[in-house]
Amino acid sequence: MLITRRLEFDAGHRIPNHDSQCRHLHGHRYALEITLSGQIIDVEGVSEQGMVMDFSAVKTIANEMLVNHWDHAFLAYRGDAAVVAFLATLPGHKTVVLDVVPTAENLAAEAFRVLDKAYVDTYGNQLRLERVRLYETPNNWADAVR
Ligand SMILES: Nc1nc2c(c(=O)[nH]1)N=C([C@H](O)[C@H](O)COP(=O)(O)OP(=O)(O)OP(=O)(O)O)CN2
Ligand SMILES: [Zn+2]
Repeated sequence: MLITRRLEFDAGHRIPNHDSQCRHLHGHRYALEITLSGQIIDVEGVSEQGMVMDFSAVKTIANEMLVNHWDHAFLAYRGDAAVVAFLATLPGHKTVVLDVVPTAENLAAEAFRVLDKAYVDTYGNQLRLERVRLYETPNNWADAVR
């Protein structure tokens, strides 16, 4: 069985070497779809009976591990020295410095890497992360899969 939880967040980025307007500082309303696989929990009387994982627990973990860190942050490539240096001059600015260019593909891969450690099987139902889909715009997305 597969279940998917969608979350949305806002973040800034730029793709410094891209041959288009994407090289300018700008932002997106990103959407993250987290797909988990597992057996349906059949433990009589527990809160999660009939579920693979409680959707609210999927959200809580995603927020704690990832979304709260990226929401309203500027996602900057470590190699984008001018932007990293500039943002460091803004007191208290929320900047996430990444080792990769913040494309949809790289953000999806990073989200998968972070979240894969976070979803653990507590009911013996083989719970595991299967896919992270990261929408940069409603028309453009990337899938990181196992
Ligand atoms: N494979 C990828 N291609 C592009 C990425 C990416 O992450 N992976 N990112 C960008 C830019 O970040 C850009 O912001 C994308 O948004 P937008 O300019 O709105 O994209 P489109 O022009 O394709 O959107 P429309 O739906 O046509 O308005 C560029 N490419
Ligand atoms: Zn963009």
